Amino acid sequence: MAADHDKIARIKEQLKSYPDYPKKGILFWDIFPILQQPEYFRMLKDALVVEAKKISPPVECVAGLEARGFLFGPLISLELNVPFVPIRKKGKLPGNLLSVCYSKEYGQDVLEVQENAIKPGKRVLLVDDLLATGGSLLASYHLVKKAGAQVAASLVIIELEPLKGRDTLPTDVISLIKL
Ligand SMILES: O=P(O)(O)OC[C@H]1O[C@H](OP(=O)(O)OP(=O)(O)O)[C@H](O)[C@@H]1O
Ligand SMILES: Nc1ncnc2[nH]cnc12
Repeated sequence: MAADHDKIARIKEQLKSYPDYPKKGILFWDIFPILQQPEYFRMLKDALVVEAKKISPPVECVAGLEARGFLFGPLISLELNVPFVPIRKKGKLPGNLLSVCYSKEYGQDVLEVQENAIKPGKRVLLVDDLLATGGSLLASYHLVKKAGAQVAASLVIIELEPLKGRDTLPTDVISLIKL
């Protein structure tokens, strides 16, 4: 247990923060320094997979949020041996789509998923890099519900606790690093 906390603390030390990006007043947390160091990237992937495997009943599908949820969602889905489904910003996916509008920490957008990608009744794990206001994960929750499936949990690397995104979400939230 202590080893896990130790590893998370070491991963946390790799994050870099940028004041006033992308807008004045936002402190932006950059996860890419972790990915630039394979030792830490692997440690982080393993920590996410451990959390995903603890979820009971088991996860049957992983849905990753564009863009940074695409870095980890597919890795987790392979380890769980379940399908990966992308949730994308408006206008990026072909075919019939389900759509939801939402607000996030620094703007508004639309998220979409392909109509038949998430099978009705399945237990879906939502994956993203960071939870701020919760707008992106809440919109994704509604997409999963529109598909007739259920959200097993939301899994993020970083949770910005003062923004209380967790309180807006009707799902369990698992976060590795609380800032
Ligand atoms: O909890 P929220 O307030 O919704 O904010 C969190 C979201 O914001 C960031 O993505 P962003 O929409 O900036 O997109 P990007 O990953 O494409 O840069 C982040 O990766 C989350 O998806
Ligand atoms: N402060 C932040 N840093 C990085 N990504 C974010 N997405 C929303 N808020 C963010």
